[in-house]
Amino acid sequence: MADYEAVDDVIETVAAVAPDVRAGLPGRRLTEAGVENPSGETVTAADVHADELFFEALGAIDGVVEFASEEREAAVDVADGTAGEDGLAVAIDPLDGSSNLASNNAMGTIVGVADAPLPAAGTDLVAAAYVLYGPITTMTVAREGTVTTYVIDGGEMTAVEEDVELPDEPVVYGFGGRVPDWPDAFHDYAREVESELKLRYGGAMVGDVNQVLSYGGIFAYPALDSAPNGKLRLQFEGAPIAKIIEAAGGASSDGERSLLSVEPTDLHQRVPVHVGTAEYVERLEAALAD
Ligand SMILES: O=P(O)(O)OC[C@H]1O[C@](O)(COP(=O)(O)O)[C@@H](O)[C@@H]1O
Ligand SMILES: [Mg+2]
Ligand SMILES: [Mg+2]
Repeated sequence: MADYEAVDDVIETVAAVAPDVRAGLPGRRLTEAGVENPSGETVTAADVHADELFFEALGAIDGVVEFASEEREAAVDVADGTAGEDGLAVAIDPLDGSSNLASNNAMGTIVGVADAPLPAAGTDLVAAAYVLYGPITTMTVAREGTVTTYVIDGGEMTAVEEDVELPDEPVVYGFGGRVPDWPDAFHDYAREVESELKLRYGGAMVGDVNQVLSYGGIFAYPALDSAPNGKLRLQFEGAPIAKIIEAAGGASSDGERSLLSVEPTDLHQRVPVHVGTAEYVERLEAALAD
């Protein structure tokens, strides 16, 4: 049996490491690491530094047996045993939106904790969290069906909002990808949404999703004509964020089904991501089905 008390250790460890990630950003601001990650993207020195900090800290937790990161080709066995039977698996996007470092805009960290080997289904997530490195550092955690937001100060977590729910009256939307690359059905849906909601797009999923969680609305990085699975990764971005948004009363979709129901086939598989107020996600699925 997995040790579910280790879930608390994972969350507390992410909070403890987040200030070190943040402190490491200024010196790595404009430095590329000179390598590509498994998704074929340019890696910054800040991505590598964050990955190393989280690997060392999370991999050392008793009860964590498997660690995977957007920046590593394969999952690493950090202890003997099988995730789900002997311990937990942790999947992490160490620095989300790292291209925002050059322009000094928001970035985040995304973590999923699964009681199954990786790649795991969203339904195998026992907890998910994201850190937002904004003007202040916050962490939003979904656990046991509820969402809590904490302020992180000196590595300590202080709850500032419990039972976080998406507001009833949606206000904002943010859609990634170039407009000419959007499939026609998504394009038509976007035209409707932009007549109803305000555009908020910052180029870091965590920042954009946190606006949707704060104000209500929808975030999407949809399927593109040039990339039918979109840009974002199921293990490191789509599923953990879906877990949080669904626990906050919202919905998620790959265009047809909840992101938590997407079959995991590959550690770095990409998936179209749509998350937010349930009504907008339902309308999106209807629009894509037409
Ligand atoms: O630059 P684009 O195409 O708008 O893409 C932005 C998206 O890419 C990402 O930056 C990808 O995440 P990483 O920075 O972790 O690779 C998301 O945070 C964001 O939603
Ligand atoms: Mg990311
Ligand atoms: Mg990243």
